[in-house]
Amino acid sequence: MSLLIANKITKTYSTSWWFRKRTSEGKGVKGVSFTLDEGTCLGILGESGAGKSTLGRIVLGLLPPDSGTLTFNGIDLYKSNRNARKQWRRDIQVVFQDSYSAVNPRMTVRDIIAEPLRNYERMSSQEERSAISELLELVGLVGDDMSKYPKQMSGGQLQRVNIARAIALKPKLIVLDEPVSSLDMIIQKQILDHLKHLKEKIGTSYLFISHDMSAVQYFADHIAILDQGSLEALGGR
Ligand SMILES: Nc1ncnc2c1ncn2[C@@H]1O[C@H](COP(=O)(O)OP(=O)(O)OP(=O)(O)O)[C@@H](O)[C@H]1O
Repeated sequence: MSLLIANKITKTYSTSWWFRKRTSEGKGVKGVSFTLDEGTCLGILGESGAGKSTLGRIVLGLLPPDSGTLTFNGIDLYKSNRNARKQWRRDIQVVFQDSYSAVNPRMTVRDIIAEPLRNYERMSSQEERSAISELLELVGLVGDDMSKYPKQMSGGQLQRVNIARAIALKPKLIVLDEPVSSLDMIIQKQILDHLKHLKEKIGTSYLFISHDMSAVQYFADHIAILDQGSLEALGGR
């Protein structure tokens, strides 16, 4: 079943040049269409400036497109009501490239992972503790890591914390925006293997955005190439 359908999505940026009083159009994305099925991973491959982050932000609800529709679970997201938007924020989570800037350095691992749980669930302190312990184990860390601060962790460990936070609410879809690009090769593979395992275990779908052909080929079920804002399917495996 289709989980996410993008239909002819276009977003252009206008840049005002104050002194010349002139407006030029930035690239963004042009007429992008794709379908992402439940339980699968669609890899979006593109060079720097191709429009990958623009597309990711549109899917996350952070950037309304100029035209086109984005349908998630049968609902036209940018035309939906407040309740549907709240559910959208819960059902679609994100993991960004830079694990350190994605977290508050003054928060412990427990507080980082607990944030979405505290926003959306009512849990006692004991329930929260055991939920976080379970999440840490799911991503290959241990319960004792919950008292650590980001600076006490490696980039790979902290990216696992970000993944634990992203899966805490069992989202239907996770946008992975260059999630392993800043990690070394061995850690990249470990993290991708963990994400694959989570896909099987909790049935999450992924939109995997990357410039790295080998990572996308290794991880994604279907691949599309984003080139200067236009998307073309490459096929699947
Ligand atoms: N806020 C903005 N204002 C004007 N132009 C923008 C803005 N954000 C992005 N762009 C332009 O839109 C195009 C796509 O940018 P985007 O960040 O989506 O690309 P990307 O594929 O994610 O690149 P990278 O991999 O380098 O992050 C680029 O030409 C960029 O300069």
